[in-house]
Amino acid sequence: MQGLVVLLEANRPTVETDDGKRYLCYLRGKIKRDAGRILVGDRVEIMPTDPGEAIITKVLPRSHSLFRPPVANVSGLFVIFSFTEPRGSLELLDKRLVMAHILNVEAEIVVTKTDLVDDREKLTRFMTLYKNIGYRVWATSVTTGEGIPEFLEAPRTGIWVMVGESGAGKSSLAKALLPHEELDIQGLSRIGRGQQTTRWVRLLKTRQFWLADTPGYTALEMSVKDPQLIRQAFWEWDNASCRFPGCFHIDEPGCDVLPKVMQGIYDPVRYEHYRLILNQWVKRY
Ligand SMILES: Nc1nc2c(ncn2[C@@H]2O[C@H](COP(=O)(O)OP(=O)(O)OP(=O)(O)O)[C@@H](O)[C@H]2O)c(=O)[nH]1
Ligand SMILES: [Zn+2]
Repeated sequence: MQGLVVLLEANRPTVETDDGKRYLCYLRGKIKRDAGRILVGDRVEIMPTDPGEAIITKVLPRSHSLFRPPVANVSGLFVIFSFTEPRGSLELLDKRLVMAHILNVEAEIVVTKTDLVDDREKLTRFMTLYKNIGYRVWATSVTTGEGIPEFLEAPRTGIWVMVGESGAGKSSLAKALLPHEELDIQGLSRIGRGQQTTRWVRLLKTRQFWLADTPGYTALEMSVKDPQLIRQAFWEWDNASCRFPGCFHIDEPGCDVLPKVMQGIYDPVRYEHYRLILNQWVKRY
């Protein structure tokens, strides 16, 4: 029987089988000893023992695991962005998008708190910029309900992880997406902050996808060996006719990107973040 690890508590995984039944599981000796043995998001084979209990006999090969928060088989990241109150950082937004590209998972941008936005035109310009690059961008508010049904019903499958700055509205959005779930445990993990933060991950099911609930995790900053990955993450410049195919658009002769940034054809802020990310994440730039 196969299933999905939806919760990992004190090293005892809860597995949900494809018919929706849940089993509290034990790990078999060998799996238990292997490091990184099991993650929320793993597909596993189980052998039921007692009612509601089972032994995990095998962990199926995984793809696209995140280290922090630890989640296996991730399909994509929801990058949660507060356009106002507080104004989110565009630099961190671009970093998270680049990170998704490097991890080879999808990314969608979810703007929160649209009820607080005065300048809708500015918001539209922002959304258009990222939509034109090819991202799905959602405008949502948990106060008015704007955008929530559209966001929930959009076709997507698999396991999705919310990332975003503190105060961006992640837990509020999760509550709005899953009004029937008990999400209060999150409050407990917050109280613990500063002392010993409780960190755990669980998967919550919406009609279309699994949402990873990851309180206590504030990720970021990565080191990347291959700067090409960062260049490729800015695929909006792929059509530029630079003289050299592997052009990094810094000071190469015949670069077509830099002049277009100067002319405002390419977004100068995105370009600035590209340079910054190269500098910070790849040591030799
Ligand atoms: N007006 C308005 N306020 C919102 C909305 N969504 C969230 N907020 C408020 O924004 C603040 C931060 O929201 P949270 O959901 O706690 O943000 P978070 O990203 O989970 O924050 P961390 O737990 O620190 O990572 C709270 O005071 C929320 O009430 C919204 O759609 N409209
Ligand atoms: Zn170039």
